[in-house]
Order: sequence, then structure tokens, then C-alpha cells
Amino acid sequence: MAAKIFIDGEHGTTGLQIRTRLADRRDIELLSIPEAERRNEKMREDMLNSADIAILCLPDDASKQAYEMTAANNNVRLLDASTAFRVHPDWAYGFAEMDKAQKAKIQSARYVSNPGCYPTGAIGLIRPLRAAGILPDGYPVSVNAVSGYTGGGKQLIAQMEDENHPEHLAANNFLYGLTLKHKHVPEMQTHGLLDRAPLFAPSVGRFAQGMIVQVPLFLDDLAAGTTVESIHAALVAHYAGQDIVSVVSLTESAKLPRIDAEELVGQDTMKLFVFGTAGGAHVNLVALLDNLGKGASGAAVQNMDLMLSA
Ligand SMILES: NC(=O)C1=CN([C@@H]2O[C@H](COP(=O)(O)OP(=O)(O)OC[C@H]3O[C@@H](n4cnc5c(N)ncnc54)[C@H](OP(=O)(O)O)[C@@H]3O)[C@@H](O)[C@H]2O)C=CC1
Ligand SMILES: CC(=O)N[C@@H](CCC(=O)OP(=O)(O)O)C(=O)O
Repeated sequence: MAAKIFIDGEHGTTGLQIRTRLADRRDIELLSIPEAERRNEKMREDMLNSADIAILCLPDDASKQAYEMTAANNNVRLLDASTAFRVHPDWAYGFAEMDKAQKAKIQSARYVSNPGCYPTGAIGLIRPLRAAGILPDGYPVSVNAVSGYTGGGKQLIAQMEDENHPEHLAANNFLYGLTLKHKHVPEMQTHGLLDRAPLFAPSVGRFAQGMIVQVPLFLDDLAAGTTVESIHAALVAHYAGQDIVSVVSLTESAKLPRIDAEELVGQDTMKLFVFGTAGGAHVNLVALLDNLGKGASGAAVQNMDLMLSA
């Protein structure tokens, strides 16, 4: 029998992209609410409780409400794209490649939290180095990133694209999160296995989709003997045996004059790079992804498939 999937928030940016990815699937039945009724609580509650898996593509408060609406119904499993449950101990974190045990946790979980777009890049770079003992306790990690403007959902898309919007943004590239209290920091710290909160500096560019996340490191302050090569080897070993996260070879990286934030648009994979010069003092770790691919909708479909494969 086809699994029943309901996307709560199906008419938003993340929800629409999930719907597109699922449109031709014969193994699932998509439950749907007309766009005009998207905030009708009775209809949402009925649909949520009719689904085998409900994918929540909503702001945090509405996700928490959907959780309450389904709490008594053990037949429905939730996959939440918001920030609401990403460090909650009862929820499996939906980043299957971050750890060898994570895939099985997602497969069997009733509740799965889809990772944030920036944390997917940051955790993807940091966690293997913590696990390998390369990044020591107390290291002051910084994460610098640029996102396409769809990362801010319907509101930011309208502000960037509509010149008549009362809060139109004319900038081609802007920094934000200037209080350094971005909602993704707890998630980066918890799943990055960091003992100190990372300093996270995000920005947005005038392109719809795409993302670059950078973690610059000082080699002298890493575990004794760490080199560009040993960092690269640790990442390669960590991601062996799967095909979603790839680690670009040092030879290939060394030839690159630049990295295009839009290179992986439309793809649900992530590329990791290690930059540095032999004998140099610094390393720059870079993750490249589509904020709506591996950063949101693509990851959600991947997690849904794992949940269905249990
Ligand atoms: N965009 C991205 O790159 C990423 C987004 N996410 C997360 O995914 C979630 C959705 O984000 P995104 O798709 O960008 O946001 P959008 O604003 O584009 O879409 C959200 C949708 O949810 C609807 N909605 C809002 N409040 C309610 C409510 N109370 N009841 C029912 N429906 C409601 C909105 O309707 P209306 O039009 O009426 O407002 C809209 O259709 C967020 O938690 C976001 O943080 C995660 C990773 C990346
Ligand atoms: C460009 C932009 O505004 N990005 C969003 C993060 C993307 C998003 O909403 O995803 P999460 O659910 O993972 O938080 C922000 O900084 O709040």
C-alpha cells in the first residue's frame, strides 16, 4: 500500500520543492490541502492525523502546534524542517552521513528533525574532525557563510525580488545575524560535538539558491602533527561508503581559482573541500550545497525515504 505523506506548509518554499521532488512517485500518496486553506487548523489536524509521515515545512511555532496535534496518535511520524526540535533528545537528527549510526536512528524514529541549511555544511566539516581528535577541546571555531535568498523563505524572496515591497532589499550581498545569536548556533554546537559555541557569521547574496559554508582553522592549534593532508584523509574516511557527501581531492582543489555558490543548485548532494598550502599555517574547510537541496527539501526527501525503509 502506498505510504500517505502530508506536507504541512506545502505551499511555502521548502514544501513546494518537496512536492516537486515527490510528484512522480508511485510508492506514496500525497495528501494535500488547497492553498487558500493552508492555515485552516481543523483541516491541518485531520490531514496530519491521516498521514503515515507528516513533513512539517512551517515556522517553529506552527511545527510545535503540529506536534501537539499528533502527540496522541502513534500512527503518524513527523519529519520537521524547522528549528524547533533539532537539539531535542527525543528527535533523531536527520543528517544520515554525519555518523555511522545515524541512518539507523532516522529509519526507526517516530520523530525526525531535518537539519538547518548552514548547519549541514558546518557539521559536515566539523564533526569528523572532532570525532578523529583533530579539532581539540576549547578550539574557537568560526563559521562564515553565504546563502541564496530563498533561505529566508517567502518573505525574504519577496523582499529581494519585488521592488515595490515596503521592505524591499536592494543590496546584492548583505551580512545579518550581527548579534551573533543566530538560531542555528545550538544545532552546530550539539551535532558538531563542540564544547564551545561556534561564532557564526551568515550572509545573503542576490542569487536564489546555493550556499557556501567556510570553517577556517589555524593548524598550530589543532592536534599535534595535523596537516592539510591528514584533515583531508579524516574527511575522506568519514564519508566513505555513501554518495551524498563527497570530499574533493586535494589535487583538484589546488587547481580551483574560485568556488561558485550556485554550482550545486538543483542537486541534493554536498561537496567538501580542504584548502591550504603545504607548509602553510592555515586551512580553510569549505562546504558547497544547495540551501534547498541537501540544505532543506532534498534532505527531507532523503529522510522520508529512510523512514519508509524501516
Ligand atoms: N528556505 C530554506 O532554505 C530553508 C528553510 N527551512 C525551514 O523550513 C521551514 C519552512 O521554511 P520556508 O519554506 O523557507 O518558509 P516559507 O515562508 O516559504 O513557507 C512557510 C509556509 O508555511 C505556511 N505557514 C506559516 N504559518 C503557518 C501556520 N500557522 N499554519 C499553517 N501554515 C503556516 C506559510 O503560509 P503563508 O504563506 O500564509 O505565510 C507558508 O506557506 C522553516 O522552519 C524554515 O526555517 C530549513 C532549511 C532551509
Ligand atoms: C538566508 C536566511 O535567511 N536563512 C535563514 C536560515 C534558513 C532557514 O530558514 O532554515 P532553518 O530552518 O534551517 O533555520 C536564516 O538565517 O534564518
